[in-house]
Parts: sequence; structure tokens; C-alpha cells
Amino acid sequence: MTAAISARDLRKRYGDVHAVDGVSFEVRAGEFFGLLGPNGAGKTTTLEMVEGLRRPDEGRALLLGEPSWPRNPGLLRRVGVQLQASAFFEKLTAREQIRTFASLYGVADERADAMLAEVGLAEKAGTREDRLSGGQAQRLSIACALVHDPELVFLDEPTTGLDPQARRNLWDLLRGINAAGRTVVLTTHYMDEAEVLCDRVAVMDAGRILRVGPPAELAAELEADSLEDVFLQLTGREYRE
Ligand SMILES: Nc1ncnc2c1ncn2[C@@H]1O[C@H](COP(=O)(O)OP(=O)(O)OP(=O)(O)O)[C@@H](O)[C@H]1O
Repeated sequence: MTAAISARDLRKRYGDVHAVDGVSFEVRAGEFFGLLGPNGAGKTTTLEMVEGLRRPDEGRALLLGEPSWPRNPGLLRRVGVQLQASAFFEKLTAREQIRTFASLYGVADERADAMLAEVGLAEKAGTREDRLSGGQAQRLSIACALVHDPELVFLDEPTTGLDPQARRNLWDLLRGINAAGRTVVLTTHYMDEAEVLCDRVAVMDAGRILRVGPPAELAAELEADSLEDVFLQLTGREYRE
């Protein structure tokens, strides 16, 4: 079976900073995969190269079996990228936002409205984006990333800034997305979240992947109590928020 993602020796420098310094990993089709690391570890740059949004200095990535660079418009339909809530169109309602995203892919309004309902926002359809709660805004941005029914979805810190209850509600939504057969690639600063959601995680620091594996296996290997502990052992420091 073709890997959903196959990254080989990706490198990207900004001046003297080796943002990504030889990163290789695979994500299997249908997998829930987490990319973990502190601020500045190189997660976003890695994923942007994998997504075909940024050109690697060296190395290459296959996305759903096809090279992601040079940009490949055919892949766009098969992949969903969650944008930060700040990337919404200004002053549009939730319904108008998702219908706008849908129209970019030639997806019908009905499907957009159904997607809004699927993430529990039917009652907020007429609410402007700047009047949604943090959790509702995250749900809307996830719905927008899923509106064209992609096989693979990238979620960038989808629960940052949410209260514990809202985070847990969102976990159920993320599990459902994966259970529906989609490959999910998640970046998060929350170790507990990665532990409960991800089949496998890659721990990144300073532009490199330090370890990849299922959270429980990494913990067992390092005789650690939790993923938080794994991180501490691998990097020699507490996980920074
Ligand atoms: N466009 C850019 N120009 C210059 N330096 C950059 C640029 N983008 C990222 N960097 C630097 O590259 C390194 C990796 O950044 P990156 O955003 O990939 O990390 P990250 O793990 O996603 O961090 P965060 O968790 O804060 O989002 C950092 O040192 C960052 O300052």
C-alpha cells in the first residue's frame, strides 16, 4: 500500500538557521500521526515542504505517492490543510466561510452546510467568525479543511487555547475524522493529546526527528511514565509551551 507521506532527508535553511536539518519519516495510509516538538523545532517548515507549499533546499517528499514539489494542483483536491482561525475571510458568517471554501473546490453549498453540521456548528451557521468561541472557530477551520472530502488532512495545533472540556470535545471530532478512513497528521504542543490520539508520533527538536513510534512503545523503550517524560529524556528539558 502506498504511504500517505514519505519524506526523505528534507532540509531547509533560513540564513544560519537550519530550520529542518535532514528529516525523514513515513506516514501510513489511515494512520493518525503526530509531529511533536517545542516552538521553533521545525514542525511547520517540515509540513509545509511535505504539503508542497515550500520548496525544500534538499530532499524530497511524496504525498499520496506523488512528489509534492514542484507544486502539484492534482494533489490539492486530495489533501486538506487546516488554516489558523485567523485565516478566515473577515466578517463572514460560519456558513458563508465554509461555502466560500467549498466553492474553491467546486463543492456544492449543501455539502458545505452538511459539513458544518458534522462538526456541531449547525446552530452557529449565521454567526460571524469573530463572534465564535475559540472551540467553535477551530471546528469551523477543521470543517473548511474537510469540505472537499480529502484523503489526508493536516491539522496544525487544533486545540491550542481551548479549555479542557472544549479540547476533549474536539478530540472526539478528530477521532471521528480518522475513523472515517482519513489519514490525519497533527501537530500539537500537548503531550497528553498526542498520547491519546496518535497511532505514532515523531518527536522533533532543532530541525531533526529524535524518535518515531507509538507513544506507548516510546515510553516503554525509554522506561518513561508518559510521553511528557519521553520528551524530557530525549531533549533533556521540559516541554515548553
Ligand atoms: N520564513 C522564515 N524565515 C526565517 N526563519 C524562519 C522562517 N520560518 C521559520 N523560521 C525559523 O525556522 C525555525 C523552525 O520554525 P518552524 O516554524 O518550522 O517551527 P515549529 O516547530 O513549527 O514552531 P512552532 O511550534 O512555534 O510553530 C525557527 O527557528 C524559525 O524561527
